[in-house]
Order: sequence, then structure tokens, then C-alpha cells
Amino acid sequence: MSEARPLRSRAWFDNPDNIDMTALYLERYLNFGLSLDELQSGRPIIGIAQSGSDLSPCNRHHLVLAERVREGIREMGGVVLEFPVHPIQETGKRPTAGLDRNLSYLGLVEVLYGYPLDGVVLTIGCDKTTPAALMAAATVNIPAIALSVGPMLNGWHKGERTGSGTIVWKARQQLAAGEIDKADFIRLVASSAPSTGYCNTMGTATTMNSLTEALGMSLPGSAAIPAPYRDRQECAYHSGKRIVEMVHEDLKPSDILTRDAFHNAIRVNSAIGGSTNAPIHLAAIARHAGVELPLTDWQEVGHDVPLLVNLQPAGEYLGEDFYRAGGVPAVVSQLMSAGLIHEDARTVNGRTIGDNCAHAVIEDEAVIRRLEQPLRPRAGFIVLSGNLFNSAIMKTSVISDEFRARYLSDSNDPDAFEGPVVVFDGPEDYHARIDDPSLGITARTLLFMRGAGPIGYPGAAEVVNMRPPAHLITQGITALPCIGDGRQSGTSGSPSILNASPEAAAGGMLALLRTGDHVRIDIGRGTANILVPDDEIAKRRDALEASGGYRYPPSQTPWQQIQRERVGQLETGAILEGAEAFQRIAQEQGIPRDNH
Ligand SMILES: CC[C@@](C)(O)[C@@H](O)C(=O)O
Repeated sequence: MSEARPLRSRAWFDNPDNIDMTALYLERYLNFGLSLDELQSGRPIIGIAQSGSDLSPCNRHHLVLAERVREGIREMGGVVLEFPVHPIQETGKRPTAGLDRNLSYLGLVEVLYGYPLDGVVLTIGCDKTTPAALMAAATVNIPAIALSVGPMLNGWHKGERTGSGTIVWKARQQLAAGEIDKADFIRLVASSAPSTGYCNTMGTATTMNSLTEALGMSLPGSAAIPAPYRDRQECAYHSGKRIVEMVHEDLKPSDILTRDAFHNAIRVNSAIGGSTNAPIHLAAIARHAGVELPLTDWQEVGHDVPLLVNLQPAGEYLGEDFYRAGGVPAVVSQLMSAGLIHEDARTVNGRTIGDNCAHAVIEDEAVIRRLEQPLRPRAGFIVLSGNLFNSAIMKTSVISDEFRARYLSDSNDPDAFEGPVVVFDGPEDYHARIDDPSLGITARTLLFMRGAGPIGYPGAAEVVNMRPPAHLITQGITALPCIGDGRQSGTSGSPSILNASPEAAAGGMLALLRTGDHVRIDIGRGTANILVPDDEIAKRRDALEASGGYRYPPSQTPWQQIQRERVGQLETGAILEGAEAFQRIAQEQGIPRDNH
């Protein structure tokens, strides 16, 4: 292995042209026991971007895994500098963890660029920790390998698998219908979290960790390993070893994050029944990597891909089953056999995804189906547009037979449905009124959630999946069409139409919708329209503008305010607009100026 270019860390620790500063940079890194020999011998300095903490239970196991990462780095001659990244715990952060992805991104960019790091191990896991890390690695463009923390073990309750998140939405219905009491509710939900790790369902975390592997940014076969398994420790060790080699090879995110790699990830997302948050995060990563990835690619490239993975919420099983059945490589190899994978895309191990997955086999066909026997023949997202919004997505793999029979069975137009709407302004409004009989909600009602987008909430909350009122649940109606400008948990089986852009708070048409209006959704044509005459809409818009526009709660923290001023819409990744102008910083900007 030859060194492709001088290590950037030498500009800090071994710069004969600027001994004044070299001394200052060295002395403080010696103070905890590192030696001159280590810092000046041309060894790569490798960061471990530590996302685990007590505030981040999903990623907390990285505190343990980091020991094995260190051993791998050391063994290959690297020097380790571990540092904390801003915590993002999806189920802990209020008002929403969606607010923190861009903050974590900004922080990590500053660290990766401003400190003496030649490469980095990105410790990923909970939903937004993954895109935040990949966005930053793409922006700075130093060698980077992602290490997933892995999902929790399977949850069980009375002999049945209880999956993270998915069981919460089900149990909320049971509680509302009076089938369980509050203590049962908590017991049932807690049963889904039996160990360290992130959601054991195909929620956003397993999705994003799987897509990271599909993008080529983590070792093949690594995404699905449950957090407590010994294999996870081994993977940590191999990731540590490999990042040192990557630095010597100068293998950077820009060599891996190509348009082909993103298209591979989109197809894998369809096959695994991945989260509706994936288009947002992939768009964000792509924009920071300088790759064109319009939302329409999700339908064009991903819709006709079959559902192969039988994991909740689209299926039955959980994370341990996915790993035992072969994980991402088994899925990729199936897709390869239909020509659905760009096999030449490079990955962090230096080989192509085609080479990595060519011989992967399915170990359990109940969990990962063969291409010839999919759970559904077409499982990707559809992208809708119309006078209600420029774009919104719908995850077709969670449209149940019951939902299809009720809404998509009109013999004249089997892909369309229309009905009166009930509009909620934020989740508080929904929780307060969903069971209010005066709303007159029936099985034909469409539920709308607005004020939940990147500006309105701020950060975009996971609140579009709304349960029907209790009186409908007791009649067996467990899902009404839900539409909104917010997000929804990847663990939700609700066939919602979500991520609507522009949101009400950004002047979107949703702000003009009123309870009682009729809306028509045509899934076949990909349209969503409010059936209200144009002159009435114009009147409403004038009135809204005269009243100062759509109202949402004021910012409570400086970051909420800053993010609101800069953030884009979900359709284009909800990144800080303008930040994407800074690309490949390590190459384009060189080494930052000295600090003294
Ligand atoms: C329960 C909430 C999560 C963590 O499941 C959700 O954020 C997701 O998967 O999208």
C-alpha cells in the first residue's frame, strides 16, 4: 500500500515549515499520554465519531463497540481520537429529533474539517444519526466508514413478536378501543425493547443502516447484525482495521456515493419495505455529495421493485430474523439476478457491491423471499402531486388488503378515492379532537395533518399516521387515509400520504384546506387534488395572507429559529439551503488556517 497523498494530520503534528504551531498542536494531544512517536511517525489519525451516550439509548452500545474499533485501528498502525457527536434520540428528543439532524451535521462537518483527522469511523444507528453522519462525511470528503450499532433483539409478548414502534401504534388502538388498560399498554410496548440497539422493525433506523450498506458506506453484511451479538463486536474490529487501509488508499465518500449507488439504495429500500423517511435522508446525503437525485427517481427507479423482506411493519418478522436470513447481501443478490443493481458501484471494502454480494444466499425464505416469490410484486413509493402540494409520497408496501378493498375497489376507477376531509393543525389538535363525535368521522373520511413540516413543527414531526376514532376501531376500521405535511415513523404500517411539500407553513395549499372540503386522491395517476372551485381557493388565499399567513407556534430555542430560517422542504431533503454549496471541503478548501 502506498500513501496516495500526505496525511492531512501532518499539517498539525509534523509540519517542519511551521514549528511554532506544530509545538502548540502537539503539546495538548500529548497531555493524556500519546507520544511524539505516535503523532509524528506518519501514522493515520483516525477519528471515532461517537454517537452513543445515555441520552441516545439506540446508539449507546457504540460506547462498548468503540473498544473493538480502537483495536482494529491500532492493529493497522493508526492512532485513535474519539470524540462525541451531538446526540439524536428519535424517541427522546422534543419537539422532534428531526430538528437535530442538520445540527449534528453542522457540528460533525466542523470537527472533521477543523481537527487533525485523516479518516473517520462514523458510528451510526438511530434514525437521523445515520444521515447526519453521511451528510457530513460527504461534505468534508475524507475517508469514512460507517459502523452500525445494530438493532435490538426481537421483542416478544405472549408468544408473538412485538416490534419497535409498530406495537406502539397497534397498542394505541387497543387502548383507545378499551381492549387493554394503561398498565398493559406500557408492558406491551416495553416488551418490544429487550436489549440495547435500535428499532428491531424495518423502521427508519434499520432502513437507513441497510441503505448505508447498499450505498457502499459500511462493510458488506454489517447492517443487520443485532447489537448484542458477538458478530457486531467483530464487525467493529474489522471496520477499525479497514478505515486505516482506506486512508492509505485515499478511498473517499466521493468515490462511493455516486448516482448509481443511490439508485441501488432506492431499489434496496423497496425490497426491504423501507421507511418513508428514506427519501428525505437520501436526498439530503445526495445533495451534500453533489449527486442529482430528484424525488421522482423514487417512483421511476424504485416503484416496480418487489417486496422481498418480510419484516414489520410491511410483514411479520424482526431484526434477528433478518440477520439470520442473510441481511442486505441476500437481498442485493436477489435484485442482482434481475439486473436491478448497478454492480460496479464501489464500496468501503474496496470491492464492488456486485463482488460483495454475488454469492450471498437466503438462509430463510420465510423472512427473505426469492425474487420469483415476492411478498408483493411492486413495493416502492409512489410520488403524488396536484393542487394540494408539489409532491408527497406513499409507501405501497403497507397498503393492506382491507384498505385496498375499502378505498381502491371502485370498479370504474380502482386506483382513486375521494371523500370529505377533517383537518388537524398539529398533533395536539389531533389528540384533543380525534374522538370528538361532532367531527362526524366515518370510514370515508380523509384525515389531514398540517403544521407538521420542517418549518411548522420545526424539524418535521412524525405525526401523520393518525389512528381512526375509537368508534371506528371497535367496528374493525383500523386505518383511514392520512395525508399531511409532516413525516411518519418508519415503523408505522399506515398507508399515509406524507412529506407533502410545500408545507402549510411555507405557503402550501394545505393551509387553505378546511374540514368538510372534498379531496380526490388518484394513486394510479399520482394525483391529489382539493375539489374546491378556483375562485373559492383564491378567496381563501387572500384571507389567509391578510391575516398574516398560516400560524404555527413560535421558536423556543435559537436553533429552532435558525433552522426555520434556512431549512428547505422535505421533498428536497430538508437540508440547510446553501450548505450544499460547500462540497468536498477537504480537497476544495485545503487545510484550515492556524488557530494562533
Ligand atoms: C418510534 C419512532 C421510530 C424510531 O420508530 C421512528 O422514528 C421511525 O422508525 O421512523
